[in-house]
Amino acid sequence: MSILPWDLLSPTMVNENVTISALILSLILFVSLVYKPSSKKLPLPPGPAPKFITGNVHQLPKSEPWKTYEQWSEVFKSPLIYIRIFQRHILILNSYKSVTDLLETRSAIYSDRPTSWMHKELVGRKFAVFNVSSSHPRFRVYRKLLHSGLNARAIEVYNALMEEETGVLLENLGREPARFLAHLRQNAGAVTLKLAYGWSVTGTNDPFVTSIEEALEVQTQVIRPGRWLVDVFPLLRFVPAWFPGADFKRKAAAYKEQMKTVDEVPYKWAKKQIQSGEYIPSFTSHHLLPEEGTIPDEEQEDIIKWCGGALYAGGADTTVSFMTSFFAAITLHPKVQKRAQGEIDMIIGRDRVPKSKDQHSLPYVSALIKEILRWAPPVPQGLPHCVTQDDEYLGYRIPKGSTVVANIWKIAHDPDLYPDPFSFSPERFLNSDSAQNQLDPKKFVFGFGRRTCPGAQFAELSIFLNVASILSAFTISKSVDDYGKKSARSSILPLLSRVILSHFPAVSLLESWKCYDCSGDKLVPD
Ligand code: HEM
Repeated sequence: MSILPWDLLSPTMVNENVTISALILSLILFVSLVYKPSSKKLPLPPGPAPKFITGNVHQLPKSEPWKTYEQWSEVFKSPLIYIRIFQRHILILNSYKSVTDLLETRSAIYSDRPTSWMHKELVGRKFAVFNVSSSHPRFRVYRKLLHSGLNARAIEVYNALMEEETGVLLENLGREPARFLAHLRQNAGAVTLKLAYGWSVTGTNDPFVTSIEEALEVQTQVIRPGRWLVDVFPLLRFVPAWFPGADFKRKAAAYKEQMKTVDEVPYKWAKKQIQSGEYIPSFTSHHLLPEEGTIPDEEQEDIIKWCGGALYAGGADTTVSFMTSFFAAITLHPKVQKRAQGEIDMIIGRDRVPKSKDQHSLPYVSALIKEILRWAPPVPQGLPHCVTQDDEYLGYRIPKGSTVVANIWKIAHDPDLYPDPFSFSPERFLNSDSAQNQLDPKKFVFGFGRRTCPGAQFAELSIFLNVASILSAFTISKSVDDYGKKSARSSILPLLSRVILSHFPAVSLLESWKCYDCSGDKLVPD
C-alpha cells in the first residue's frame, strides 16, 4: 500500500526522526505536485526605461509611432516591448508569430478594448462597436449583426451600388482630376452611407459626410493617449462640470452632442425614410424591416443604430487611405501599371469596365492590391486590444488589463516574411505554386481574433472595383511641370486607346500620401 503525504502526518508514528523526515518528504512532494511558480516572478517584457509618473510619454514620437516600436524591438532584441503611458501599461507586438499566438490563438482573453474614461464614459462612446467590451453581451450581438450584413453572400446585394459609385468616381476623375483626393473621399462616403442608410451622396460637400468627418476629427483628439487627466486619475470624473478647472467635463458634454452626428442623425433620417416607404434598401432597412416581420424593440434599435454608425467610421478613412496609396504606388511604378492594364485588356477587354463578377479573374490586379495593403497598411498599428487575465508568453509576464498593440506596419515590412520589404513588387504574390507565395497581408491588415474587421470582404470588393476600373479607364503618371520636367506629383493621363479624356493638370499627391506612411524616401520608382 502506498503512503500518502497525509498518512505521513499520522500521530501513530512515534519515532521523531521518522516524523521529521516524513514531514520534509511530504512537503517536497506537496510542493512539487501543487506549487506552480507564480507568473508574478516572471519579468515584464523589455522596453525603454519609464519616468516615475509619466512613464514613457517623453519617448513617444508625434507621428509614425510604429517605426519607433520597430526600433525598440531591435534595440531590445525582442518582438515584445512593454511601455507605460501614465498608468496605462502597453504591450507592443512586433512579429507575426507573437500576434497570432496571442491575438488569434488566445483571442478568448485578448479581445477586449482598453478603458478610456473620457472617450467611453464621459463622451458616451462605450457602446460604439469599436469600443464595446468583449465581456458585454452586446459584443456578440454586434458581431453577429455585422457579420450577417457584411459577409460575402450578403454583400452581393450591394454589388450594383458599388459599381454605380465606381462609375461616379471615374466620371469625377475625368472631369476634375486635380481634386482627386476629394473624389476618393466622396466615393468612400457614398459607398458606406448608402450601404449603412441608403443615403445618396451627390457631391464633395455632402452634409452627412461633412458633419461625420468633423465629429470623427473630434474623436481623434479625444482618444489621444495622455491627453486627459481624467484618464490618469479616474476619480476626477465625479467632479461637477461647474467646478473650476473641470473644463474637460464641459468639453466632454459638447463632444458627446457632436458625436451623435456619426450614428444618431443619419439613423433617424433612414428610419423616417423607411417609415414613409420611400427608401433605398440598406443595412439599416434590412434590420429594421426583417424578413420574418418582427418589429425591433428599443434595445434592438439601439444596436442597429450603433452598427450603422460603425460602417462609415470603419469603412471611409481606411478605403481612402488605401486608394491614396494606390495612386502613389502606381505613379512611382509605371511598369506595374502597364502590366495590370495589359491583364485587364486581355481578360476583360476594352469595351467595358471591370465588374464585381471579375474580382477573382484578374490575378495580377489581385496581387497588386495585396502589395498595396502590405506596402502601406491602412491601419498601421491596428486598434488596441486589452488582455482580460494575467498571462505569460516567451517567459514574460503580461499583466491583466494591459493594452495590446499589434505593429501591423512592422509585420508588413519584416524582411523574414517579405524579402526586400521596401521594394514594391506585386510579383511576391504571383507564384504559380501558391505555397511559394509570401504571406498574404490580408491575414493581418484587417486585425485579429474576435475583433477582426467585419467589413473586410466589403472593403476588398470596393477597392477591387475602384482599382481595376481606374486602371481600365486612365493611365496615371507623374505630372510634367511648365518646363517639361517630371515632378514628384501624379497626374491622371488618358490612355488614348481607352476612354478618351482631356489632359489633366497635376495633382499634389505624394505630399499628402506621405502622412499615411509607407517607406518614405527609400522608394525607388521603376
Ligand atoms: C482597406 C479597408 C479596411 C481595413 C484595412 C480595415 C482594417 C481594420 C482593422 C485593423 C480593424 C481593427 C481590428 C482589431 O481590433 O483587431 C478594423 C475594425 C473594424 N472595421 Fe475595418 N478595415 C477596412 C474597411 C472596413 C469597412 C469597409 C468596414 C465597414 C463597412 C469596416 C468596419 C470595421 C468595424 C465595424 C470594425 C470594428 C470591429 C470591432 O471592434 O469589433 N472596416 N478594421
